[in-house]
Amino acid sequence: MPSPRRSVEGRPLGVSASSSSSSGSPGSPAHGGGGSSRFEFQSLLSSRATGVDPACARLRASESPVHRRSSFPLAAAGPSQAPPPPLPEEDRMDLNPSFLGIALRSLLAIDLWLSKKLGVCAGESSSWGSVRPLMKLLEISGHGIPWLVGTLYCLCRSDSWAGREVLMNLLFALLLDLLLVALIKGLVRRRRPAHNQMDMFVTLSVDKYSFPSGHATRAALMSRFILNHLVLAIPLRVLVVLWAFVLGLSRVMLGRHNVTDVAFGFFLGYMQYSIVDYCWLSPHNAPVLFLLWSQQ
Ligand SMILES: CC(C)=CCC/C(C)=C/COP(=O)(O)O
Repeated sequence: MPSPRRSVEGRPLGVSASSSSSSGSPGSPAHGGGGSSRFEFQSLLSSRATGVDPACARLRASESPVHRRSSFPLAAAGPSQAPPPPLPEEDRMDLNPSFLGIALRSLLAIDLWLSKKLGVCAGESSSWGSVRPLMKLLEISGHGIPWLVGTLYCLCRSDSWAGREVLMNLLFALLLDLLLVALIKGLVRRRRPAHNQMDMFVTLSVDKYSFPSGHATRAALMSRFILNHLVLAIPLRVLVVLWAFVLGLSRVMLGRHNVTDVAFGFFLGYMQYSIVDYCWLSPHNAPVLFLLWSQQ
């Protein structure tokens, strides 16, 4: 007989508790595995009838929402009144999915469904496969390398202190973005969508992960930076915003990302600009940096 703890931890409680019942095999969809309170009630009764270890039944009952309200006579009449040992958090979530848990799972399901639907350029044979080369061009426009190389080049050519200051901060923004995105990708480790073809231009090792989209963070960060530091005519300002939006959308259309990767990427990029603006480097607060650069 499996130990009570193992039988509870090893799989969703509803499945383990009813393995002695006759309605379907353990783990079958018929068992649900969802751990509803009605199911718990039945499983406790059947454990009594079939002589399942009472300690095991107590453990299950202790997790029942009915038992927690102290109104379940069978659980109260167990051989020992000692409080059962606490169960791992993940089991409790299985039995009592919180509103937040349900909302998150629903959001995730919608995200996956929508991302798959929007991934119309994911392959050459996809419905919008002919637009794929254009999307890949957009991809390069938001890649880190052209932005870094361009900024360094302009920094070398700049002959004014004001220009150097803006470019130095642009460089700081790009590096901060690379660092934060790599850090979050490495922590979250969300796989790219299954329909993605990994044929991207120069990637880092963390780029096998998709959350958040580095292109989306860069799009939001760069467009905010440009709009705040370059004097541009209105049509050009609209174009910058449009570029950022289409770049984000193209990530999902190419099948590189799910919608939430891009949405969070936009949010993160927006916030990154606020950090850059807050820590704005100038000859006053970072004289060493500017002196070093002027000696190049
Ligand atoms: C190699 C350098 C300097 C940057 C990598 C840029 C890159 C490939 C980011 C991944 O973007 P997504 O997360 O949007 O796919």
